[in-house]
Amino acid sequence: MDSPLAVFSSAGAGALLVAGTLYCLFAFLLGPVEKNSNPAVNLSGGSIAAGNVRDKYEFRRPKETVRVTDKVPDFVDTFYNLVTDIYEWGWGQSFHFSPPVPGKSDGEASKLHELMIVDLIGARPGDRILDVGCGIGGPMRTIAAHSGANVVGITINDYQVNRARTHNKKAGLDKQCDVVQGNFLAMPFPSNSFDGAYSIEATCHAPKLEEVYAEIFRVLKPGALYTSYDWITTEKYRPEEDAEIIQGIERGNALPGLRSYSDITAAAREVGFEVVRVRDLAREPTTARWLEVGRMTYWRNHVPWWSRLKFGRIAYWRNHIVVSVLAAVGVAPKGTVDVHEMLCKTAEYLTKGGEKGIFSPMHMILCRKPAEK
Ligand SMILES: C=C(CC[C@@H](C)[C@H]1CC[C@H]2C3=CC[C@H]4[C@H](C)[C@@H](O)CC[C@]4(C)[C@H]3CC[C@]12C)C(C)C
Ligand SMILES: C[S@@+](CC[C@H](N)C(=O)[O-])C[C@H]1O[C@@H](n2cnc3c(N)ncnc32)[C@H](O)[C@@H]1O
Repeated sequence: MDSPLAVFSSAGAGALLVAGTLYCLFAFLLGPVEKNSNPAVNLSGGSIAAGNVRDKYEFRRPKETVRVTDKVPDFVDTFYNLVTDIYEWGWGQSFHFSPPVPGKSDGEASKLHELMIVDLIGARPGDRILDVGCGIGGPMRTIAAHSGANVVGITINDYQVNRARTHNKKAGLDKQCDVVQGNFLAMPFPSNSFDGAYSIEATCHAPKLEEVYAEIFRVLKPGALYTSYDWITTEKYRPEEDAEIIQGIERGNALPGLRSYSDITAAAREVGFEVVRVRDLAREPTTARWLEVGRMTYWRNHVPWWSRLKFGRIAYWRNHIVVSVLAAVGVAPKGTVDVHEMLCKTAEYLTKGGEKGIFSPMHMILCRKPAEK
C-alpha cells in the first residue's frame, strides 16, 4: 500500500498539474498579445461608463459613414472609447499595420516600421517631435527610446491619454514622452515649435486633409520634416465595383471617407509643404529586396500587411468566446460583443481591400516645411 506521504504527494502533483494547465489556459485566453499590455478582464468602454457602452454603440452604427465634418472628432472619440481596450488586448500598443519582415515577430516588424520614421525625419537626441494622433503611444515610445528625441503626442481620446501616460511611466520614458488630449485640427501648440513631426494611420480620420496638414505645417519649425503613413485608395480602385469594400473599411474604422493616393500629395502642396518623397509601403515587390532609407537598410518581402489579419481567424473565435463570456458575467460592459463583432467584419473588409490591391494603410509621404529665406 502507498504510504500516506506518497498518496499526498501524487495528489499534490496532480492538483499542481491541473492548476498549472488551468493557469496556462487562462493566460492564453485572457492574456494580451503584447507583454505588459491589457488583459481581457480589463476590457472597458474607455471613458464611457460601462452601463452606457451599448447605447453609445447603437449611436455609432449608422448605415452611412459620418460625413458631417464638425461632428467627426466627437464620433472618432466615441469610437476609440469603444475599441481602445480591444485593440490593445488583441493587437498591442501600436495601433497600425506594418509590412511583415522575415524572421521577425509581428511586434518586431511593427517596431521596424516605426523606426523608419526616425530616419525619415532625422530625429536626433533633444529634438522636440510631434506625434499626430498618438493612440496609446506604442510608436512614440519606440521612437523616443531609439532616437533620444522628446516626443509629444496628441490624441482626441482622453482614455488613450491615460493609457499612454501609464505605459510611458512603466517604460521609464515619461520624461521623454508627453501626451495631450486635443483635436489635431486645432492643436494647442505654438507655431514653429517642433523639430519634426509624424503621423501613423491617424490623419485618415480628418474630414479634410488640408486642415490637419495646415496645423502640422504651422507648428513645425522652418526646414523641419513631417512624415505620414496614411490610409488611401490606390489607382486600382473602381467605385462601381469596389464601393462596398471601401465603405465597409470606412464604417468599421470611423473614417469620414477614404482619400485617393493622389489627394495626399495635393493636400501637402496646398498647405505649403515641399514634397520630398512619396511611396506606398504596402506595394508588393515581385522579389524580396532591401529598401534603403537614410542610414538604415530594411528588409522587405512579399508577405503582405493583411496576412496578420488573415492568420488571426482562430484567434478571433477565441477572442469572441472570451468577450462573450466576460460580457455575460458582467466583467466586460454589455455592448463589447457588438463592438468585437464589428471589428471581425472590419478585418474582413480590410483583407479584401488588401487582396484586391484597391486599398493601402501605409501610403508614406515625406514633406518639408520650407526653410525661411
Ligand atoms: C488605423 C486604424 C486601426 C488599424 C488597426 C490597428 C485595427 C483595424 C482593425 C482592427 C482589428 C480587427 C479585428 C480585431 C479582432 C476581431 C479582435 O479579436 C482583436 C483585435 C483585432 C485584431 C483588431 C485590432 C486592431 C485593428 C487591426 C483605423 C481605426 C484608422
Ligand atoms: C489608428 S489610431 C493610430 C494611433 C497611433 N498613431 C499608433 O500608430 O499607434 C488613430 C489615432 O488618431 C487619433 N485621432 C483621430 N482623430 C483625431 C483628432 N481630430 N484629433 C486628435 N487625434 C485624433 C485617435 O484618437 C487615435 O489615437
